[in-house]
Amino acid sequence: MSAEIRLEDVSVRFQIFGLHGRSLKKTALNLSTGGRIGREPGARVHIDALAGVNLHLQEGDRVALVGHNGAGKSTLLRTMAGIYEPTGGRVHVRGRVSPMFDLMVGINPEATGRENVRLRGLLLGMSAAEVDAYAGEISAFSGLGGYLDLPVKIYSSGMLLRLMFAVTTAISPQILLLDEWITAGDSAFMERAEQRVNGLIDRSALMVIATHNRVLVERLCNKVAVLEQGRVVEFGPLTPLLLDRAMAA
Ligand SMILES: Nc1ncnc2c1ncn2[C@@H]1O[C@H](COP(=O)(O)OP(=O)(O)OP(=O)(O)O)[C@@H](O)[C@H]1O
Repeated sequence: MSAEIRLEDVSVRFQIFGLHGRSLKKTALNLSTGGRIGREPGARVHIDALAGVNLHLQEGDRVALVGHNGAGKSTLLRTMAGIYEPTGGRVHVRGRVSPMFDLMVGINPEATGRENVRLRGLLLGMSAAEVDAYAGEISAFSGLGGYLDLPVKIYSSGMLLRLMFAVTTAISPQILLLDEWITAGDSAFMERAEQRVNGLIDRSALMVIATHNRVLVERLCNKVAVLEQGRVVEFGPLTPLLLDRAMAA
């Protein structure tokens, strides 16, 4: 089964609650970056984070989502992952989606490192047998030793990040959705982490990454989608010219 993502006229509108006062509303309505902010007469203020996105991604595509802060990159990733339900249009996905963001969501602080690894593995679509098969390797990569049998509430934030990174990158994804977090972290860890992310991308059939980093786009991607105020304004194979335009936009 080949991997595919098709978005047809997809819109995501957030209703804004608690924006009281005339001047605040007026300010919001006049912002020129981010999703378009609007209001129906007599109704609440809303933000169109995505507005009529059409995009067809296929097996072999390594797509960079680029655009200003607030252009809609994260919203698009979350919509592809099924985390957000579009308020308009249709999303068709063929293949198992592995979203690699919100690493820290869903952690059980009372459970041990090992138990959290198992939980996250299952959440990412691994079978119980797969989790068991990878458990040793994940533990070794995390470098946490005896801590793995202690509740994660006593971990430092760096320790927890390592553990979640280790399990999240152990899978063999069909459709891999990445946020720029993969470039965060301390440098010694990132060197080892980078190899692991490269392996993960190589094993995937289709990859989408939201990023502001030109070097990353050149290294990892073969296509670019440029977002502006919730719309895809350009999409095509990566060329120096397209990348120049995308980064200047
Ligand atoms: N949960 C939410 N509720 C209300 N508005 C939201 C929500 N999430 C995003 N938005 C708005 O939707 C628009 C798109 O946001 P999104 O996070 O997708 O942008 P982005 O391109 O990923 O930005 P960045 O590069 O800064 O991460 C922005 O105007 C943002 O304010």
